[in-house]
Amino acid sequence: MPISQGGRGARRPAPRDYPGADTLNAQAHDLRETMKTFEELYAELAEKARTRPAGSGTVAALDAGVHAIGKKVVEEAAESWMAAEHESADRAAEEISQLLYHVQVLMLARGIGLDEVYKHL
Ligand SMILES: N=c1c2ncn([C@@H]3O[C@H](COP(=O)(O)OP(=O)(O)OP(=O)(O)O)[C@@H](O)[C@H]3O)c2ncn1[C@@H]1O[C@H](COP(=O)(O)O)[C@@H](O)[C@H]1O
Repeated sequence: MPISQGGRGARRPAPRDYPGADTLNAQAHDLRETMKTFEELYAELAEKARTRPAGSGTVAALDAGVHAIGKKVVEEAAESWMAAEHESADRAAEEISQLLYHVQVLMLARGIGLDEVYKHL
């Protein structure tokens, strides 16, 4: 039976009922294990800023300062725009994730907490 068979009463495939299902289920599991929320990323970056581990790109960016971080925000914003207009949704999502990262670094550089941003939303 084809995987997608539209119409009322069509049988939905069981989660494991198609070729490659085991691989996809394993990948989804791995993604859930490594994925983080906006809040979790901020907490991680704040901890990096506090402990300054060697090799951290975040520490290097914070040391470079607000001006350099701001340029990265603008760069990633432009890349997000271009990807959204000319590339796949997945590529756009990747660029947007980088934009969010650099926005958080900018927040940390200025000592701005999540709540201070959220209160304006
Ligand atoms: N989510 C991110 C993240 N998104 C983007 N970036 C940085 O932003 C850059 C954006 O990529 P580009 O495609 O613009 O690459 P690029 O222009 O060649 O990058 P640069 O030359 O400017 O470094 C990446 O190379 C990373 O340096 C990130 N760096 C770190 N994180 C996460 O932040 C956490 C802390 O990271 P560290 O501080 O490095 O330990 C970890 O969970 C990381 O996964």
